[in-house]
Amino acid sequence: MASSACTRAIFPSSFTASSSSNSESKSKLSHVSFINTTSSIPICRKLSHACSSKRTLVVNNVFKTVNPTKTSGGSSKSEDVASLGQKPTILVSEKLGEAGLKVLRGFGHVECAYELSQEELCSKISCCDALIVRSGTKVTREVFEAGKGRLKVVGRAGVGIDNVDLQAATEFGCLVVNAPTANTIAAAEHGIALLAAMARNIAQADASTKAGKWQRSKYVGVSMVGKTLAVMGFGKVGSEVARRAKGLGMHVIAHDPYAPADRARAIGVDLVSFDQAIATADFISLHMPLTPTTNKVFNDDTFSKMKKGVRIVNVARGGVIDEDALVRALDSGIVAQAALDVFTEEPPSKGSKLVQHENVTVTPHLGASTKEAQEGVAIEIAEAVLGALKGELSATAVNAPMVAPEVLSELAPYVVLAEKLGRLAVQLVSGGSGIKSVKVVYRSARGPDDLDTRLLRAMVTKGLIEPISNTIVNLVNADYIAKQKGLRISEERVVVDSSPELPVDSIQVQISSVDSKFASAVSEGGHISIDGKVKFGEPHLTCVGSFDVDVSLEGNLILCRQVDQPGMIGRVGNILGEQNVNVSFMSVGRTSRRKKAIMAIGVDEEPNKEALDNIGAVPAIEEFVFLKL
Ligand SMILES: NC(=O)c1ccc[n+]([C@@H]2O[C@H](COP(=O)([O-])OP(=O)(O)OC[C@H]3O[C@@H](n4cnc5c(N)ncnc54)[C@H](O)[C@@H]3O)[C@@H](O)[C@H]2O)c1
Ligand SMILES: O=C(O)[C@H](O)COP(=O)(O)O
Repeated sequence: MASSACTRAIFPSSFTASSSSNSESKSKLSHVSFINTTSSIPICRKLSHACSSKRTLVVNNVFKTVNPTKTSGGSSKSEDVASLGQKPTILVSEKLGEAGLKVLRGFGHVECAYELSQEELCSKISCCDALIVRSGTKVTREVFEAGKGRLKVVGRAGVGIDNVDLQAATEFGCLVVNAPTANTIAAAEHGIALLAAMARNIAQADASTKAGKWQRSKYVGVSMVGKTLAVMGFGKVGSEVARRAKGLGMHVIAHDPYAPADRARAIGVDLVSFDQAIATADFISLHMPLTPTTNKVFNDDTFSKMKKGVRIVNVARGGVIDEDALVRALDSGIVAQAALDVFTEEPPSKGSKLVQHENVTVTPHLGASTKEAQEGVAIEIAEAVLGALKGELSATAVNAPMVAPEVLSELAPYVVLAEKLGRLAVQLVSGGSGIKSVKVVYRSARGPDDLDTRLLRAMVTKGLIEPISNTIVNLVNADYIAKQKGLRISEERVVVDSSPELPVDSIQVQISSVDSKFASAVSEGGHISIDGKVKFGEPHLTCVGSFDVDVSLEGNLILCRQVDQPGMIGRVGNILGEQNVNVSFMSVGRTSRRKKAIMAIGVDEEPNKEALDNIGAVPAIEEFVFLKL
């Protein structure tokens, strides 16, 4: 079959099993390994009602429930001081629903203290075992430093965790949990409210009427019935918005490269490409997460492709829109109106042109702010925080897997391999295909009892999901997240005749029943299929579809399929060289002499459009794809 050649070897800077002294290695390891098992309670820097020199009772790092306090409504003062020594202290720094407070008070001492300065928060946190926040509290590295040794869990009463320094939390062994589902309906309803308010100029007309005017002809609106709404991001909130818009008689289309088509069909929504969505929509509603891919995805270029007079709603994250470009699009009339709940900077600056624009309706990040959602979120987060304080695994943990150190150290290089294979495989899926079923095949000389694959499976899941979502995946939440996303991950172990010293010989990731943007990645069995191995402690890609390759998984990767003929390596190498793109690895695999071949090229830099166009223009190249690792 295929031959393979590795022309040049450069080792990536990722960690190896024995590289724990390397600081970068440590930070990568921290994604998968941390939970603070120390039970020491520091001497508090500042004494408060919640903080005495007495040691809080901790048994195996979990709290015993001792005489649960009777609940008393919404107090910001200390409660049950007599039993403080026996109970964890939970600081709530933003308004939380009463039902959640009640749950918390049944277990610990609860202090509600709002609008704390950073110094006040740092001072208080040294005496707290848990902190509960919404989006307004910045939980920075300094906060974790101040809480070191005592702060065990941070609960985010909502979805977005961008205000919590997760890396610092992990480094300090502090669990972070969130409440991802309880505000979905509230956000969807707010989206619909903004859509209707915008179409009928409700906010502007209200202000004008209150100012004593009677401007009936100025505030003639537009109808929604029969109009096309493009839902960008067909996840929890997006699909609920779509359902409601259908009820208003709108024609709903959606763009979400990773949403299953059957889920969309069930609601009567067509999944379309990004360009098709923005070019045909009368209204566009944004529901995708803020990721490197979606950052400022609505910009001068994409606005220019929209139907003139389009109306845009954003209840997702401000950062998905280039706000200056939106002002230009509003001024030129490409965008007739916008309704925004979220902003790149919150609160936005006082003189913000966008906020002040007469065709813009704004709300101060109110998507999750209904009584019902806040009660739901409060209960969801209270239960997650209490579970964490009791030492239970949390389904909504975002940063805290638990793996025995010796298992972790042995699996460390395979962890990197598993994540990179997941990350590569998902990028090979063509937009519009919904991923439902993934199989991970481990080839190993060890018997099933000697190989714990939970961590590897979790890392494949992390690689598959993180590039397409703002969800953070780890050992604790991987299966939960996969299930939530309708992704079935099955595993198969194949016993091979290799060294039992090594836990794994190779890992294969297969994605079934989807189209690929690189047809050669589809194996004879009809799945997107890639294999990898750890070589010299580093992850390598060893097979793509039916082609053998051998390329170190570092930096970025270009896969090309071409007719096997002389000069191809040089031609592509020259194109990249002309654009100052450094090739770190190159490997060629082929079916047979002078037939089809695959070239896998590792590149340090991201090639620009011109370089990619030039590669595509080489006549012998039949297809190619650029992948970020
Ligand atoms: N305004 C508020 O108060 C409020 C409340 C809740 C949620 N939110 C925000 O709303 C957004 C959606 O939340 P959710 O709970 O529905 O999340 P979700 O993870 O359920 O859905 C997000 C969807 O976006 C899709 N997606 C990823 N990349 C995409 C891309 N490039 N183009 C199109 N779609 C893409 C994902 O496949 C997923 O289906 C998030 O940004 C969240 O932070 C805001
Ligand atoms: O991420 C979220 O859940 C929403 O943006 C709501 O944020 P909030 O809790 O600050 O209202």
